[in-house]
Amino acid sequence: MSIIEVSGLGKRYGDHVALRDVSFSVEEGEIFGILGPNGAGKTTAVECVEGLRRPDSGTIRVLGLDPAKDDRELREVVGVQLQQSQLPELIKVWEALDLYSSFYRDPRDWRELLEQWGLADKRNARFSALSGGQKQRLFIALALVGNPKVAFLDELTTGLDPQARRATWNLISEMRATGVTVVLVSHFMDEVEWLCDRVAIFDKGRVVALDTPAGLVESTFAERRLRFRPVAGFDESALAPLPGVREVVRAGSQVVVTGTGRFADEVTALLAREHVLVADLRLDQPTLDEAYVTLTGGNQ
Ligand SMILES: Nc1ncnc2c1ncn2[C@@H]1O[C@H](COP(=O)(O)OP(=O)(O)OP(=O)(O)O)[C@@H](O)[C@H]1O
Repeated sequence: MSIIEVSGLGKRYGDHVALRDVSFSVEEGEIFGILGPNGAGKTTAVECVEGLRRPDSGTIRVLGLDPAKDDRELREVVGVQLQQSQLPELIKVWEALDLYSSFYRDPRDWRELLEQWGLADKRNARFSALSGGQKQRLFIALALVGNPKVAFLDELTTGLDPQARRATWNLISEMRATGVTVVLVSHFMDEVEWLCDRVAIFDKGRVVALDTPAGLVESTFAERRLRFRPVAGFDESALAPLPGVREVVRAGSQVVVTGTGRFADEVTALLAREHVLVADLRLDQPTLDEAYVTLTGGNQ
């Protein structure tokens, strides 16, 4: 079931078109990534869905609610990660959770969240005394205190060390396991690849691709290359008729086969059948990083 449906969204700031005809849907229980270069329109789109900005055109439904009209009901079902500047420096961890839980009709017990997010021993610490990772965990706990169906997380792990990032990723995965749908705005390819079920790539106000991380890589790089060095004499022209093989080139002692689909399986099966010994067999493995750069023209 779609929990968020966005269709034909448009938004201008004066002459600047920030969103043009943006459509996507988010399924219940998934972690949905929004990725794109600076200024691509990610925050604008997410803030329209959260009801914080009004789009000029298009329709948005979040659990059947229209963010422009059903503002109060919407606030009961979505959780939004705060930005650093939105908490007073001197507030204590428990006070922040207690305060935010008072905003909701059916809040979660914030003591549970303290435990779950590893903040129990920081209960009486002031916000300003927390480490970057602890602040981030507090922001996520605050996004969850209203017992939301959908949580919006933005720049989740910016500024965290590698261990704290991993720990945060594990907690987000656990969050999905409890049935919360997550929309994650990120600049980090490894984060998106690790966490997200599907990803929308934004560029210049449009959604330029939407798929699973693996699907994005596959559709961007339909052709792949298999390389190897035959140990003894081998006539590589035998590979050309195999299904999926587009091109076979000999480069010195190396044979490079370009193809699509399961061509690599076909090539290795033929080599095995013909008892051809090879060295340095390697299938080029494109990454989401490369797909992203290709799709957005490298505008980081
Ligand atoms: N309130 C505003 N008034 C005028 N222009 C704005 C406003 N908010 C955003 N913009 C412009 O709209 C475009 C999209 O901005 P947005 O913040 O949605 O992008 P983003 O993809 O979230 O970028 P970033 O990754 O840098 O956060 C940018 O060119 C930005 O300068």
